Amino acid sequence: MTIDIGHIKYANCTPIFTALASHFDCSGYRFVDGVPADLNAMLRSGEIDLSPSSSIEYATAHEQYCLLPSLSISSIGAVKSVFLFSSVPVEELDGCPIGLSAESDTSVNLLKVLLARKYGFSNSFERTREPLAEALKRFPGLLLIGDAALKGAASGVAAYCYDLGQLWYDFTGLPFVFALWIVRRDAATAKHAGMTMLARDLVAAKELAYRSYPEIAASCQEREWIGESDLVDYWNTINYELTEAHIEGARLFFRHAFELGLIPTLPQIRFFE
Ligand SMILES: C=C(O[C@@H]1C=C(C(=O)O)C=C[C@H]1O)C(=O)O
Repeated sequence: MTIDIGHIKYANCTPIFTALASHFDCSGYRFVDGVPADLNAMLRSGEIDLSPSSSIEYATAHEQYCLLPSLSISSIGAVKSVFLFSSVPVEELDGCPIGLSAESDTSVNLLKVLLARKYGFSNSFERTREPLAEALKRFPGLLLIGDAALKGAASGVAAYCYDLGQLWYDFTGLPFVFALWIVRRDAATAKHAGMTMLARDLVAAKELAYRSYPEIAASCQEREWIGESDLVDYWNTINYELTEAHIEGARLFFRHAFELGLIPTLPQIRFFE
């Protein structure tokens, strides 16, 4: 039985997917490329069985999902690929319209939590697909994630860049979990043996990836626009673990999101077993 796996087409997912494909039997998998917001929708509708997906997607529809243990896309401090770009200092953004990446679900809610709770601001928000320079003509602040955020930070187009992983850490002292490996419960039951093997292989792939960042960087496509040493530096900055501290950070984010009316209920954290 084929397992349909979402694949976020960002540099942050390259190490684990490369290690999985090069060391483990993937003949039973179909990989579906997409940006997080699209993969979240495919996961919700059952088009795919599991995916590294926005942590807020888990919280929003947790009755349908469980989580693979020991895996996430997180930060403990800076993340380097989730930025609020702005034309003015963040302290001057109260009341301003803020542009939001159409690709993200977690980070848009993280920004809402930070602006409301860390700064005490009241903002309006609008999704946009405009590139950074154009968007900043309409919005004094713009959130980008993934490769677009890495490129935006390197471009120097924005007067100010705020790393949301760092803002969260300064606010809470906790890790921030951007993505979790979310499994549909119906697929976990129907494809249990394959899912058990995949859960084990992904953790092993993560450990293998940690030991081979320079080799993975030397042969991946992203090196053409970011460069090998910056890629290795990025992968060493992002955190792929899921410890008790990560879960505490995720629970705190979900609590803020719930209190602000961004998610309907407070989710239970339930793992695949
Ligand atoms: C750190 C990142 O984490 C991501 C952010 C996500 C979101 O905001 O919904 C979802 C998946 C991750 O790819 C990033 O993309 O830069």
